[in-house]
Amino acid sequence: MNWKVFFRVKPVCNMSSRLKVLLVRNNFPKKAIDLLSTRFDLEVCKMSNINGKSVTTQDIIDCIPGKFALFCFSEIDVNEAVLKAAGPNFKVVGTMSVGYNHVDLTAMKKYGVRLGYTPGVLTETVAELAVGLVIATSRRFFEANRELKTGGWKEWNPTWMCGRGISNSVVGIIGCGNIGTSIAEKLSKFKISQLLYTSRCEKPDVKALGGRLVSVDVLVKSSDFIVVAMALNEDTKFIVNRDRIASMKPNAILVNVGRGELIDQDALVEALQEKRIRGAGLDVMTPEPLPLDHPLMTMDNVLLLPHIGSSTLETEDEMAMLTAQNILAVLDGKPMPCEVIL
Ligand SMILES: O=C(O)C(=O)CO
Repeated sequence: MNWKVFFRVKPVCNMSSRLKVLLVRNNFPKKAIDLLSTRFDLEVCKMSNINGKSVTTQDIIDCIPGKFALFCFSEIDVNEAVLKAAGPNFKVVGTMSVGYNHVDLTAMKKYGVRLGYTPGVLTETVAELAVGLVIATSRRFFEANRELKTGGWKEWNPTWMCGRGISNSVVGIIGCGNIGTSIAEKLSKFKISQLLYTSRCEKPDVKALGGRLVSVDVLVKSSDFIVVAMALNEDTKFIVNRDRIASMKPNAILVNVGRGELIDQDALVEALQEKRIRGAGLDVMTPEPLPLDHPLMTMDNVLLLPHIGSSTLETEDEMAMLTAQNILAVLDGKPMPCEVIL
């Protein structure tokens, strides 16, 4: 626990007339908390289950009445019940994330609550992780590391721990927003044979790299590396569905840095178990955290990371600052630096 941050946050019983912000954790980066506390009283949401992974929706409902803002992140479900409990003083949700699929946009609109988010500042960090997953999965870093540490490394062997290179391969990026474009830029430096991407419209930056805009069906069928980097919404849920997984090349590697629900995970598990595709590198999955007895946990051809796409100290600081600035902008009646227009 970050006690410095914890003690700076004012207690619930503070009687000042300043507006209040509810924080869903007690260890958001210090600079952002300092900035917010110049203008607000801050309260950390109480957790009913201290062994739980995070605050629950009920914890938020219990603590949110009378607050002006909620400072949260992508695991926190901001639904109609939360907005209803908040009451008329509640004006803004600041999510420390680029994704906002955890927020009920219809209810936000109904209650007149604005939504700030943090695009841009995490683009490079998530793109770097995606490239890392591509390399680590295809070259079997984690399997090889485990073998080394458990005595499996007996001698150099020409066929042992062979992976697959990226050069001369077809790379497909599903979703070419900022993050997808940055992944395309990075992977295009690997002397690949083709760069394919999907997007609502042609992306000049990706076209300039030699990228070809194709349908999702064509991309999944043709790519050796498929990287999913899109936002989750009603239109994109299960975009990598059972049929599309079935159409992938036997040597395909699927990487996901978007959201778990973009992929039909049960169909992916089957394809991996039956070795119908080569492997998967997942920073996001369903559910999160993944239960320890989930079949994905035991597969050698799967590399799992605990949703750390944006997890560098610099990026988390910037995301927290931007979240604080979004909330402050609403207090000052100004446009937010990054607002989701509802
Ligand atoms: O910002 C987000 O939406 C994330 O998931 C960070 O990895």
